[in-house]
Amino acid sequence: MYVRIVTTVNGHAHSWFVLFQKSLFAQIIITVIVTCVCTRILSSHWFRSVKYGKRRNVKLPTLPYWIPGLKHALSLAYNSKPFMARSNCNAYGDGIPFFLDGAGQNMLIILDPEQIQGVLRSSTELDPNPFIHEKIMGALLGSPQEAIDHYISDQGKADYIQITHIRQHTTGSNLGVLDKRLFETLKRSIGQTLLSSPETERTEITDLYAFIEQHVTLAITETLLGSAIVQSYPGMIADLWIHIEATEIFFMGLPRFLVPKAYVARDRLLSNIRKWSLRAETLRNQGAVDTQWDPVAGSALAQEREELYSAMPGHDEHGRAAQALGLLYGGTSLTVPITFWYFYETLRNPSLHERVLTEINNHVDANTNSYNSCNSPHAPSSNPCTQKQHELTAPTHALGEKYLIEKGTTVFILNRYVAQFSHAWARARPQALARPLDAFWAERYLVAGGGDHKRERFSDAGLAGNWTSFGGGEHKCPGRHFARNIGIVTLGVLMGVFECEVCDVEGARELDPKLKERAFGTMKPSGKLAARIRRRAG
Ligand code: HEM
Repeated sequence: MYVRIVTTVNGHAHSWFVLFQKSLFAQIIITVIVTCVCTRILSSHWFRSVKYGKRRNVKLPTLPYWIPGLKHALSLAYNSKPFMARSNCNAYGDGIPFFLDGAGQNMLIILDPEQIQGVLRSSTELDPNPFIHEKIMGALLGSPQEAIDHYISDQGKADYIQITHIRQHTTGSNLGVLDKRLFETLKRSIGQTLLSSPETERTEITDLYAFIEQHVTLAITETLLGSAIVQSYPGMIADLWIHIEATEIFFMGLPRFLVPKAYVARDRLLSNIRKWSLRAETLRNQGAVDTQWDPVAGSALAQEREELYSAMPGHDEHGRAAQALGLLYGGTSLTVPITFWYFYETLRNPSLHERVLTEINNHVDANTNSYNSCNSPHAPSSNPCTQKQHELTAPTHALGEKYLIEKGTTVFILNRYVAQFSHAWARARPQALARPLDAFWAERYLVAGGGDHKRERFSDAGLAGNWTSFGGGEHKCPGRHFARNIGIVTLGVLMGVFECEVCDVEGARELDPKLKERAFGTMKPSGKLAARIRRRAG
């Protein structure tokens, strides 16, 4: 019996060996498997030896990988957000910085708020401009090389000019003009979807996130670039979101054949924006535009921005289109999901809902049936509860005591993980931990106010490194006031003009996204969130 078994085993082994010898295919498969397993073992060993080693000034480790050469490229191309979260931040995200390598394109991920503070403080040594020019202008927005070269040779002046210009147009009375246009557009666009329903009858919304994404993105796009481009290019909003969701894929420089959908969507966006830019230029030259807001040429911000870029070297319609896409990307990519959560969290918290509704009703202008300017010191936006946190991706060049970073390294700060390092929050602002960091709590950022009335006020003092949503330094988000008002205007429309309710508030909690399943990218409910909406009576 024993002999027979051995013979059988030997027989199998022999026939496998013969098959291996004869079949080239089998040889290739086995070689590939052996190579991948060895690569994984060696890369894991190197990762751990750096992580647990006592040596200082060591090079940062690359996360273990299976495929030599390509390293993390395939995982990033096909599964980047869960891959980053599952394999990287959750498994290795204990504060150790690490490299991801997509076929030679490296990105360094840092998670520790103390290291982040160091990065944000050293803006001269850790220059964000190379990243902005090469990765954002070039890789993400598809700017022509001549435009990038101009930014580089201009040594920060072009950056300064465009940031200052956006800031001018998104503060003070200019911001009021944008708010008003946004309010009207949102009201019209949501109103159109309810046309078939009788007045005050509820309309079913099958997916509240998609509903808000569509209407708010459209309203921001029309407010910034005018209504004509959206009408002539109906797929614009969908293409914009394909492009936004592929952000890290563009940053990694993955080739077109690996991610054709993202490149095709960006091609369509750029080609339509180029047509828009040329058409608007012709009208401007003829003096045939409304300079405050024009259906074809868009907002004063967009019109002046086009003029400003036309005078800059490297900015023909190709260069300008990439810049306009940048404005649109900046204006929507974070604002829209944050606005959704801002609204949704208010909707499902009865006491907050009531307080916000009271604020909104206190600011109705009975004559125009709209709301007083968000810039009014008494307007809803000055209510400290209407401030909220979100997400950052930032660039730098160096870091830390133990690790040595070579010049030219691109550093990424994954705001979502950074914001969850509770021990760092405990040091900076212990009272902010009265509720868990992954729970929405409108009052988290409130501190005791000064003055006679002692009204509580919003403050992010001492939170640098923990709460980095609008970035910092000279590149700090220039559109942040507009961003805040987009949230407030949306609340004003969805709660003041219309009345919206989630069909099953408790059941809907099942759809809350698992924060740890996606390292970055848009945070959405994990399924369709059914809701109802109707116009408010009177
Ligand atoms: C809640 C929404 C928003 C968030 C969380 C946000 C966040 C950020 C962050 C983190 C940066 C990088 C800052 C840095 O490098 O230090 C940034 C840059 C920028 N943001 Fe925003 N932003 C928002 C809305 C907006 C809006 C509505 C606009 C458009 C009007 C806008 C326009 C820009 C632009 C143009 C830049 C690039 C500035 C530069 O050239 O360096 N953002 N934003």
